Amino acid sequence: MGEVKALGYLGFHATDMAAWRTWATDLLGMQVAGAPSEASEDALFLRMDERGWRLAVEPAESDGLAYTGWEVGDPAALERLVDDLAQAGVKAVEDPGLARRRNVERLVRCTDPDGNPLEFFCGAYIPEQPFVSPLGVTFVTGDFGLGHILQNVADAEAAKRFYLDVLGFRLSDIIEFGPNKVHFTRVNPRHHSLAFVQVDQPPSLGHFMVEVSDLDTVGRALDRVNAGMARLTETLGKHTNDHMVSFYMMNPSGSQAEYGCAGRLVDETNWKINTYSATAYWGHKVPGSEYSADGPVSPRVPA
Ligand SMILES: Cc1ccc(O)c(O)c1CC[C@@H]1C(=O)CC[C@]2(C)C(=O)CC[C@@H]12
Ligand SMILES: [Fe+2]
Repeated sequence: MGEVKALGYLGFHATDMAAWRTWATDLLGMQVAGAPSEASEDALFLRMDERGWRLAVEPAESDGLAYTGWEVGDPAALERLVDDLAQAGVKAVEDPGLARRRNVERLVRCTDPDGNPLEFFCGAYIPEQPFVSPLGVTFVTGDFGLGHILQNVADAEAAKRFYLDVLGFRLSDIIEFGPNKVHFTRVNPRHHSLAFVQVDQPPSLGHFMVEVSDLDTVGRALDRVNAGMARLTETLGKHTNDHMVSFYMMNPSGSQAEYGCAGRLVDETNWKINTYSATAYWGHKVPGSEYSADGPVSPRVPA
């Protein structure tokens, strides 16, 4: 248990590769990377830091999240993880060919309770060439991984059993708003690397989040969104639980992306699992709904 150390990489399927390239580089500030030598040549690889790549985008008939790469420390951890999964009745198989395509040393794959392809890996490749953002953006990655994802799941109890009980992800907190109950789980000091919420629709990626170094970088990206480079889906706001200041937009694969800064870290020694009743202290409104037609809205008071 507890072998997963970080959200290492994400793979997407895309019907519009050109849109992905422009959005990731000119809006987010990611750098187009050279593809791993054994990877398919029509895929797009994106860098956010010293890693050879953090996001991969492959042309496909339909849009969506293709795979999630969870990172472990070393081969022994990978083997312990395979045992943990086997004990829980989940078959995980080592795939050396896939490891070469992802440019990692070792890779094991399985699926989660919703059938989402998961890849557990160690030994990511770090090229000699430094990361150079085309926009001068610094992403907050390193030990905290590339960011986080929110998955819309079919069965929250099944997700809890798999991610908390089998994989050892730690619950950071819960947010209940309306009929929704969102679980936020971590694998390192980043407040969450995986959040999940049960929905009545087919399981899907809700959003992925990348964190940048400062508020000005978030604000400048928001200017580019407002200038038409993407569709804004939630206005700038600050989350109750992880204190991140962020906005949401559509990504070119049909789900959302959150772009934020200043998320707080979890200190394991005194963390307490809270349940929040609101997602934001301020902001994070659906664009156009910032102002109520019914007069003044009483502000939510932080607990
Ligand atoms: C509540 C919250 C805290 C920290 C986060 O990083 C985070 O993404 C969220 C989620 C916010 C919110 C949600 O919970 C349900 C689905 C929502 C409304 C969206 O469609 C975008 C933002 C999502
Ligand atoms: Fe988020």
